[in-house]
Amino acid sequence: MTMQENRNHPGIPEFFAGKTVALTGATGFIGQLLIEKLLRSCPDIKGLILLIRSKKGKSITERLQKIIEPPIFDKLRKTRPEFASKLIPVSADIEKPGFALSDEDVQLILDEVNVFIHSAATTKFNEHLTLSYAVNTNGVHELLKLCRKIKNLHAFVHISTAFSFCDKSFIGEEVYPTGWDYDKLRTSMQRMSDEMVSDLTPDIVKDRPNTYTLTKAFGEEVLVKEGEGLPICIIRPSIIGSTYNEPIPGWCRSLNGPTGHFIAFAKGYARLLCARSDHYLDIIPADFVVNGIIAAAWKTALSGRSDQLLSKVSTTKYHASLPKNISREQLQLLGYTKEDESVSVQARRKSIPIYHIVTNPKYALTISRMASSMMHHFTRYPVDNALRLPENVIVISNKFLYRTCAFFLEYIPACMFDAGLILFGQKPKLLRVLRLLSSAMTALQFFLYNHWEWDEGSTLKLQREMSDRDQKEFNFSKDDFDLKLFIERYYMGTKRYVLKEDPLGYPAARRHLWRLRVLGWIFQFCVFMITWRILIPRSQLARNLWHLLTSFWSKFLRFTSISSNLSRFKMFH
Ligand SMILES: CCCCCCCCCCCCCCCCCC(=O)SCCNC(=O)CCNC(=O)[C@H](O)C(C)(C)COP(=O)(O)OP(=O)(O)OC[C@H]1O[C@@H](n2cnc3c(N)ncnc32)[C@H](O)[C@@H]1OP(=O)(O)O
Ligand SMILES: NC(=O)C1=CN([C@@H]2O[C@H](COP(=O)(O)OP(=O)(O)OC[C@H]3O[C@@H](n4cnc5c(N)ncnc54)[C@H](OP(=O)(O)O)[C@@H]3O)[C@@H](O)[C@H]2O)C=CC1
Repeated sequence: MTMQENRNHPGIPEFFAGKTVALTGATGFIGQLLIEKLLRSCPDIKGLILLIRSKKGKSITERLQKIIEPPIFDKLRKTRPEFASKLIPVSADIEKPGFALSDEDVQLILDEVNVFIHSAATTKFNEHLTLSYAVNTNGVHELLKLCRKIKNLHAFVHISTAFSFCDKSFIGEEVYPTGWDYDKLRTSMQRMSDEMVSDLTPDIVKDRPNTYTLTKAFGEEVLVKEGEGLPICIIRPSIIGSTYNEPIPGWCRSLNGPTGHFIAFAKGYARLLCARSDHYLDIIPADFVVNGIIAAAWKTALSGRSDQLLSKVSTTKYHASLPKNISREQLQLLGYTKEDESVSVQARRKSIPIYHIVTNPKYALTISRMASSMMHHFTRYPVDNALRLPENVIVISNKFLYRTCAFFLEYIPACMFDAGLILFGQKPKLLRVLRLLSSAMTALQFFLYNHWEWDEGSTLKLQREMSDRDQKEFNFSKDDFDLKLFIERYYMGTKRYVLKEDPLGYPAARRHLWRLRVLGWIFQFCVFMITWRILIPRSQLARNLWHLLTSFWSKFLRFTSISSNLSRFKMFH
C-alpha cells in the first residue's frame, strides 16, 4: 500500500502542525526560502529554531531581520504579518565544538525540536581544506551528537550536493566510499600547518575538482558511520538556479552558480565560454529543492529510521582507487584506508534514503542552447549600462584556443576600456572583472566538461506518495516544467534582484544598446577609413585587395537581386 493510499498518514501541512523545526544555514539562499515556505504552506507549524552565527559585527537578531527583509517574504507580510514571532534565533557557529551553543539553547533544542534540517555549508569551491572540513564534515559529526539527545526527533534532513560523488558519471542513490578515514584525516590535518595542508590538498582531493565536493562527500560518510538509529535522509540538489514559481518567480541573490556568468555576458564584459557546447547544464529551480526538502522530511518522519530497511539491502565490498602522487605510507598516515568495512556500514551506504533533485539530461539544456536562449533575453530585456553590445556567446572547448581568443576578444578590449577610464580620471574596472571571471571559470570548468546522470527513483516515488493537494503545494515534479520559461525567469530575476535594476527600465537600456551599436559602427567605419587612407596610396597589395572586395560586393548584390527576382517569379507561378 502506498502512503497516498494509506488514509492514516497525515498530509505535509498536517504533519508539521504543532512541530518545531531546527534549521542551520538559515541566512543562506536555500535557508531563507525554506523558512518562507514552511511558514506559508504549513501555517500551524509551532516554530522554527534558526541556528545563526553573528558575522561582520552583526548580532543574530540583526541577521534575523535581514533574513526576512527580501521580497520573498512579501506574501507572508500581507497574509500573516505576525509570522516572525515563530522564528527563534540561537547563536551557533558550525566551526566550533558543540557549535558553541549556550546551555539554554541546547536545552531548547533537545526539548523542542522534531525535525532538523541541515543546510549550512561553506559552498566556496576552493575553500581551504581545513575550513571546508570543519563546516561541511565536522559540522555533520557535531550535529549528529546533538540529534542523538533530542527527545522527539522525527526526521533529520541533510542537504548535500548532487556532485558529492562527481568522480562517477552515473550517480546512484548510495553513499559511495571516498577511500578516506575522514576522522584520521582530520587528526592528521590538526598536526599540520595551513601551508602543508594546502600543498597536500590536490593529492587528497584527487579525482574531484575541489575541496567542496570532497568535504560534502565526507559529510555523507559521517551520516553512514555515525548516524545509525537516527531518522536520516539526504537531499542532493544539482546546480540551484533561481526560483521557478514561488514565492516569486526568478528570485536569486548571489553570483553563485551560473548567475555571475549571465551578468558578465549580459553586460558585455565577456564573450567567450570555455566549455563543451553539447554539455548539459543541470540547473534546478530553488523552489523545487525547497519543496523536495520539506517532502523528504515528511516522508522520513513517517517511514522511521533508515536502518529499519537494512535487511532489504544487499552488500557489496568497495575499494576506492588510490590517489596517484604521494606514497602509500604517506597516504595511510593521512587517513587513506583500504580496510574492509563492517557489513552494517556497507549496508547503510545504500539504506539511507537519498533524493536527487536534478533535471537530468532528459530535461536539461545544452550549453549552446542555453547560450542562444540567453542571447535572446539579453537583447530583448537588456541590462542597464552595458559596457559592450552583448553579442553571441562563443563556446570554445579547446582550452588553448579559448585562451588565445580571450586575449584578443576580451583582454585587449578590456585594457583599452580601462585605459580610457584612467584617461577620464576614473578607476579601471574591466580587467578586474575579467580576472574574477577567469578565476570563476577555472573553478567551474569541471562542471562544464563532464556529463552526469542521477538515479531519480526515490525522488519520483516520493512524489507519487504525496497526496494530489501536496503535490501541487509542494511541487518538484518536472512534468509541467518549462525549462525555457525557467531560464527566462532566472535571467529576469538576476536583473531585478541581483543587479537591482528596474524591470520597467527597458526603454532606457534599449536606447543605451542602440547608442553602443551606433558607436560600434562609427568605430569600425573610422578604423576602416584610416586603414584605407594609409594603405591604399602606399601598397599595390592593398589596392588589389580593395578591387577584389568591391568586385565581390557588386557580384553579391547582383546575385541577391537575381535571386529575389527569381523568388518573386516563383511566387507568381
Ligand atoms: C550565456 C549563458 C551561458 C551559460 C553559462 C553558465 C556557466 C556557469 C556554470 C555553472 C556551473 C556551476 C556548477 C556548480 C556545481 C556544484 C553545485 C553546488 O553544490 S555549488 C554551491 C554553490 N557554490 C558556488 O556556486 C560557488 C562558486 N564560487 C566560488 O567557488 C568562488 O567564489 C570562486 C572560486 C568563483 C572565486 O573564489 P575566490 O577567487 O576565492 O574569490 P571570492 O569567492 O572571494 O569571490 C571574489 C569575487 O568573485 C565574485 N564571484 C563569485 N562567483 C562568481 C561567478 N560565478 N562569476 C563571477 N563572479 C563571481 C564574488 O562575488 C566576489 O566579488 P566581489 O565581492 O569581490 O565583488
Ligand atoms: N547553491 C547551490 O547551487 C547548491 C547548494 N547545495 C547545498 O545546499 C545547501 C544550501 O546552499 P545555499 O543556501 O545555496 O548556500 P549559501 O552559501 O547561500 O548559505 C550557506 C549557509 O551556511 C551557513 N554557514 C556557513 N558556515 C557556517 C558556520 N561556520 N556557522 C554557521 N553557519 C554557517 C551560512 O551562514 P553565514 O551567513 O553566517 O555565512 C549560510 O547560512 C548547502 O548545504 C549546499 O552545499 C547543493 C547543491 C547546489
